[in-house]
Order: sequence, then C-alpha cells, then structure tokens
Amino acid sequence: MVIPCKRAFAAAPKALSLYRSLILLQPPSSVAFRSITIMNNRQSHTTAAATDIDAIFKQKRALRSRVKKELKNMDPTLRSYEDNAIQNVILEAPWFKTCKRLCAYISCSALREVDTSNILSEVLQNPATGLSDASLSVLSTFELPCDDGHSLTGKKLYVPRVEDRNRNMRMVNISSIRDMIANSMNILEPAPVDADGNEREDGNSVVLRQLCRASFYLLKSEDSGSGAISVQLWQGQVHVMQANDPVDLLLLPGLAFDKSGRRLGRGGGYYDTFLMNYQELAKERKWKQPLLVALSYSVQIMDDGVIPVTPTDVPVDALVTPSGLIPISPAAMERCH
Ligand SMILES: Nc1nc2c(c(=O)[nH]1)N(C=O)[C@@H](CNc1ccc(C(=O)N[C@@H](CCC(=O)O)C(=O)O)cc1)CN2
Ligand SMILES: Nc1ncnc2c1ncn2[C@@H]1O[C@H](COP(=O)(O)OP(=O)(O)OP(=O)(O)O)[C@@H](O)[C@H]1O
Repeated sequence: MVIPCKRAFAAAPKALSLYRSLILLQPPSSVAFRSITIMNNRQSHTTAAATDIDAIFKQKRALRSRVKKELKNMDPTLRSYEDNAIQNVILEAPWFKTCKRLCAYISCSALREVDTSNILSEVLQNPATGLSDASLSVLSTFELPCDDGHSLTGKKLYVPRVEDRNRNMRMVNISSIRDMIANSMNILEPAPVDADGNEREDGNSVVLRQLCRASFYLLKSEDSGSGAISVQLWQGQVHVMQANDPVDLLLLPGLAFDKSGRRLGRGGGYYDTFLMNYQELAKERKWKQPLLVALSYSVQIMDDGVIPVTPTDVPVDALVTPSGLIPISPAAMERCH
C-alpha cells in the first residue's frame, strides 16, 4: 500500500479557491479613484499568475506528447495483459461489487486507453431493477447477496457524452451497448435517442437560482420526476447527469497519473469540469462523494512531481494498475481495504 501524499489533497482546494477568486473577483465599476494603485497591484499579480498558468499548461502539453509516444510504442502483448489485469482487479474488488451506480468511460483503442469492455459487459449483463434507493432499502430485508458478493439488484451504468466544445460533458444512463454511436472524435457515446427510439432528454425544468459573487451565476435546474439535474454556468445550459440517487463510483481515463492522486487528462477539461460540478451537486444534496478511481497502464504512472497541476485539476482517490489498487485519499483507504 502506498502512503498518501496529503499535500496534493490539502493544497488543491486552497489553490482552487485562489484561482476562482482571480476569475470571480472583478473590481466593481464604481471603484474609487483612490484605489487605482491597489488595482494595479492586483492586475500585476493577475498577470504573473496567468504567466505561471501558461507555463504549466505548456508543461502539461509536453508530458501529454511524451506519454502518447510511450503508449504508441507499448508492446501489444503487454497491453493486452495489462488490460485484463486492470479489469480483473476492478471486477474482483468489493468496492466495485457493492457499488450501485457507476460512471465509466467507453475505452477507445485508437486513443490507447485502458480497456473497459469487460467491465461494461459485466455491468450491462446484470442491470439494475430501476427501483429507487427507498424501495431497495425496503426490499433489502428480503434480498440476499449472491455468493460472489454481487447484489441481486445489479448496477446502473452512466457513460460520458460530450455536449459541446466548451468543456460540457454529461453522464447518461445506458442499458445496452446498442444505445451507442461514434462521435466526431470516434469515441462511442450514447445516441440522443435510446435503442427503443425514446428521447433521452427531459423537458421542463424548475430552475433554482443561486447567485455566486458579482457577475458569476451558477444556475441549477432539476426535474423531480425524471431526476434530470443540470447546472448552468454563464449562458450555456449543462446537464450534469440524470439521477435521483448518488453515483458511488467513477472510473476515469487519463494520460498520466501519480501516487499522490494527480491526473493528467487529454486537455479538454471535460472530466475536471464534470467532477467539479458533480462534487458541488453532491455537497448540496448531502450525498456521499463518489470514489474517483483512475485506470492506468504501468507506463502511465509518473514519479511524484512530474505531473504539472493547475488549480482546476481534481485529484483521484485511487489508481488501478496491473499490479493492483493504489488507494490514495482517506476515503479510498476506508473503502478499499
Ligand atoms: N473514452 C473516452 N471517452 C471520453 C473521454 C475520454 O478521454 N475517453 N473524454 C475525456 O475528456 C471526453 C471526450 N474528450 C476527448 C478529448 C480529446 C480527445 C482526443 O482525441 N484528443 C486527441 C488530441 C486532440 C488535439 O490535441 O487536438 C488526443 O488525445 O490524441 C478525445 C476525447 C468524453 N468521453
Ligand atoms: N472546473 C473548471 N472550470 C473552468 N475551467 C476548467 C475547469 N476544469 C478545467 N478547465 C479548463 O479546461 C482546460 C483544460 O484543462 P486541463 O489541461 O487541466 O484538462 P485535462 O485534465 O487534461 O482534461 P480532462 O479534465 O478532460 O481530463 C484548461 O483551460 C482549464 O483551465
């Protein structure tokens, strides 16, 4: 087991709030003439911070290229061995067996991502009943788990769908692989209508409005019937996901990871934005936060300090590698022993 690096977890929220305040705290238009010196100081700090951030993004791009090359050169036999080993670790894990709702990516071989097909097949072959948590808790009095630890009620599976090029990604519930079509990036994702021809989207939403600081709006909408939950940032409406109940587990892709929970994605910001929105929603609804588990080939695990981080990067709770699980956060230590 790896000793957790508390620094990545302790530092991230602080850095995030500093970054947010840089974006959100704009001087009011009625600012007095006297305060111009202070404003200039603030502007020079902002410029310095922007330069630092640019340098970090450059480092991220360099690391992405390096890892992509290594993945391209990976021996196919080793890749296949690692794909199976990683998926078997997950399929055998108690935190996977007991989870009721999970988000997982549909692996793309052209992107040389860790394969998730065995996991997806397993979940889709053993679907959830569609009953709510409340009904399940009544039924659970009569329900016995199978010998292998699987719940008889199965799992609900959510997979990502990119909504636009502006970091908006939604997790959509699927019950069949027939529900998928290839998107413009050649990644399979849920079609706008399901296999039975039914629209996935829900219509009328009640809007709960929350004003966060000057000129920044976070709007949440929900439809209690369908469970559609959405978050609107600025002008664009973003559906986070359709769920009345919390997700317990997220299986994450990425290009590079380290044992303190750092994760380097493909540079779209889709996962970090989704995770931030979902975590905020879970906090508001007093839901338990889901376990964030990244799947990593051996060559994708970096030494500490190699992965550059920016304030919006969300750390993962655990890594699954071909040699097993590496729990990182206190939540992972608690759930994954
Ligand atoms: N399987 C899978 N599904 C996913 C993601 C993912 O990483 N993997 N995403 C995670 O966000 C979202 C889609 N985002 C993506 C972002 C970039 C690329 C991509 O092909 N990037 C190229 C570089 C493109 C460029 O630099 O212009 C690459 O990585 O080689 C693919 C998906 C949602 N679905
Ligand atoms: N929560 C967020 N709010 C605003 N901007 C964000 C957020 N998360 C990421 N971004 C922006 O998205 C862009 C890509 O970020 P970054 O390079 O960290 O993505 P990544 O981690 O590689 O991708 P992903 O999260 O999709 O795996 C950056 O411009 C970053 O500032």
